[in-house]
Amino acid sequence: MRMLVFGRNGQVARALQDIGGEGVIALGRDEADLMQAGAARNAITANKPDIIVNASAYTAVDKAETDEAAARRLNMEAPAEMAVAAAEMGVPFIHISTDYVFDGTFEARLDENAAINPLNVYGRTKGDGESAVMNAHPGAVILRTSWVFSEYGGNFVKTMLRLGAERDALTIVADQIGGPTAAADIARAIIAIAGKKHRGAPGAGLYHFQGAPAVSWAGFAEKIFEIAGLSVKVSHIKTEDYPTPATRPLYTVLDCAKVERDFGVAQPDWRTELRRVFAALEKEGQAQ
Ligand SMILES: NC(=O)C1=CN([C@@H]2O[C@H](COP(=O)(O)OP(=O)(O)OC[C@H]3O[C@@H](n4cnc5c(N)ncnc54)[C@H](OP(=O)(O)O)[C@@H]3O)[C@@H](O)[C@H]2O)C=CC1
Ligand SMILES: Cc1cn([C@H]2C[C@H](O)[C@@H](COP(=O)(O)OP(=O)(O)O[C@H]3O[C@@H](C)C(=O)[C@@H](O)[C@H]3O)O2)c(=O)[nH]c1=O
Repeated sequence: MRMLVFGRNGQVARALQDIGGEGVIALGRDEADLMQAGAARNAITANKPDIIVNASAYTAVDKAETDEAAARRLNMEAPAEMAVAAAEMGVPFIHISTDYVFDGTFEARLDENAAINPLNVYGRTKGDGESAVMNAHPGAVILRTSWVFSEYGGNFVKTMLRLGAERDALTIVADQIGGPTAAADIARAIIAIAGKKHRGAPGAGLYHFQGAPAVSWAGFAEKIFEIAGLSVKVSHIKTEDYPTPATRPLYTVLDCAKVERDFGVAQPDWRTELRRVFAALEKEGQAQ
């Protein structure tokens, strides 16, 4: 199975290359600059894949507030172009979306039928991307995930390890509750779904996939410091005491039953991968 992956250097794309092996053909912006209309389509036509995975995105949540055109291009227009090309070729398409499509005001697990209401440009462009992909390719799978971490790129775990090595106390928001999700777990989920779609499995549409147990950013930071053996005091603060350009949702705990039912993909415990990611960073001398 030839799996064409967009976003080569990103967290999920790198995990897909690590876990997926030879069948994964990953393209970076040097091979397909997704800011350019037609680049995605040309890459798909040239590579003749059996399945297409979009792991590229505009993920700088605060920067997106003042860079909406680029966020829209990467999070909506480029995925729509991929979906059109995939549908024309009759090839399955797997796209990744985010918990930030929700407003976080509903304090119960969110299933795939929950209404979206993004609070920021990133979430809005990702939500528009979901609709555009589904309209262009009704057989597509859209995996909504959250709080992605890995040994690669920039993420909350790496930020905490850097700050924790510099300071002995940090203030972290404790009223935003969600689910950290390891890029490696997302990659395994995508590979499992891809195999089934390639063999003609029927599942399509939105799917939630998030690590358990649910936790606040402050609770996540405490676990990171515990695993790293760093003694850092984490002061729990409210969102209003940590002003950021983009508003973030307060409660985005996702109900992940559908992806298990349709594709046999179980919800992972993020703490297992967090230990592995820390060990990998330590080995590279990047842990502190
Ligand atoms: N990070 C997170 O916490 C979460 C992410 N998601 C979603 O998961 C998916 C994967 O995220 P993640 O792996 O963290 O993303 P990253 O930010 O790690 O990677 C995104 C990739 O998109 C690529 N990209 C950006 N601009 C272009 C361009 N013009 N042409 C080609 N490629 C480009 C980047 O390339 P380059 O390396 O060259 O900049 C990068 O490799 C995305 O859909 C994201 O929205 C969902 C929930 C949480
Ligand atoms: C660094 C830092 C952050 N925070 C807060 C700010 C914010 O509310 C929260 C997380 O901050 P970050 O900016 O690292 O995370 P953020 O970029 O908001 O992460 C999001 O990225 C996109 C791509 C997604 O799709 C989401 O699922 C989510 O993972 O932690 C503190 O309270 N104290 C700190 O010292």
